[in-house]
Amino acid sequence: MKVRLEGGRLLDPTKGELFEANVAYDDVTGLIVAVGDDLGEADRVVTLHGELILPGFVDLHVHLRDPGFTAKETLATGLQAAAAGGFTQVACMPNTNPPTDQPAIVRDIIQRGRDAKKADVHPIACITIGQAGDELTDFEALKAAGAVALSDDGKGVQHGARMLEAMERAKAAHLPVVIHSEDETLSLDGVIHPDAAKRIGVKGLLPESEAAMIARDILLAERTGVHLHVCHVSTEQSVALIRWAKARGVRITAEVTPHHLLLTESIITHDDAVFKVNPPLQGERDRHACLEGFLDGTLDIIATDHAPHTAEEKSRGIAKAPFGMVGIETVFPLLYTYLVAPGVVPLNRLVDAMTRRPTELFGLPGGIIRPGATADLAIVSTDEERRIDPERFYSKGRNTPFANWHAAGWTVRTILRGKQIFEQGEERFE
Ligand SMILES: NC(=O)N[C@@H](CC(=O)O)C(=O)O
Ligand SMILES: [Zn+2]
Ligand SMILES: [Zn+2]
Repeated sequence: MKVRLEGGRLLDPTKGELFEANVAYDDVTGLIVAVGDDLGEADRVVTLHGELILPGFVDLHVHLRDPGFTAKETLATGLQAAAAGGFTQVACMPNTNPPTDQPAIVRDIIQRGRDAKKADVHPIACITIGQAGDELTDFEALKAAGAVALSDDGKGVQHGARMLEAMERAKAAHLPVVIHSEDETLSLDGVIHPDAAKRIGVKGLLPESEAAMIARDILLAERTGVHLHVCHVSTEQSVALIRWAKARGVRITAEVTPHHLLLTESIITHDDAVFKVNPPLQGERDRHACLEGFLDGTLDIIATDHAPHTAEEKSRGIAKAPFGMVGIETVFPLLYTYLVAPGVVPLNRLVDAMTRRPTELFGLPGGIIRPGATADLAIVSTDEERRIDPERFYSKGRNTPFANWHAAGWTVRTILRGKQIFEQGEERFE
């Protein structure tokens, strides 16, 4: 069946301008058939009222907690939350239970992800068995099972020679190495930025622990030629190192999260673990450097690091609660409202960093609207401003620091390969 979207607005990715145009796609082939004014016959017409028709969003860093931690999230609830946020493709981290260190686990996630009929899921497999930082997993077999990258996210590989060996093998297997950069001999058991830690009376986490590890891995990536992708960059020094590595021609890419672009440690005025995340919220100089790095492309993409936890876990206080914030349902509205609308970030930079650029990094489908491309679309309303209410999340996780913030830019409909996978107001999975 041929479907035509009428009355929406498209974004010219190079000029950055919005223009009115119709989009026709085929829900059988799953492809876009035409873009323009007069698109001929359609079996079904969907009338829009000036909403943005964007490529479906792509998040290379989410935690779906399944298998093993399904009180926090399941594949079904996480992928529904993703679709609700306008996402059509997500890559999920392997810190599950068991961790994603075997091909069978990769295949199981892909299969059950498909069964949810929401966003597509692409597993990232462990670098080391059990994420224990020691014995390497079987990269070739994990890739054959469908893994798109390798990471020990949550910890990182502390042993330098082990990481070197991992990069050599990952290069041979044509898989990106995705790093959670934290030198644990520096971060120790710190929990938040040292300035905030002093106010609250908990242990500080040394911000330098991030850049220290990034520096090591840049050097190893230069030696091996592997594609190194740096997770959740949060400090000024990290941005500077990545900029330097890019100038040297090292094959390095990086991501920044919405919370590190919008928040600093100064928001932590009382002991509430909703603000506890790894890497921590940093200082204003760091936030500003991340923003600059995002604008000049040093930080290639936006990733949410969606990290759901239960209310009980997050009620234990900053010292004891687990690190992590949810983000997949609010990332576009927040960045649109607080960075694009005030003119800090151009709309096409934000959209590119959430669509085309991430598909390019991991070789995923989608990311572009043109005839012949996959019909992966997010239809976004920029008119309706709404208060962020965690109780309305599709995710099981309610742990957002942005509760009660007001934002516009909500996804009203998400389309994956020509099939609708989300419509505003739909019922939530359990
Ligand atoms: N970011 C976090 O604070 N937490 C993540 C782990 C991680 O991304 O390092 C989690 O799995 O909860
Ligand atoms: Zn991490
Ligand atoms: Zn993570």
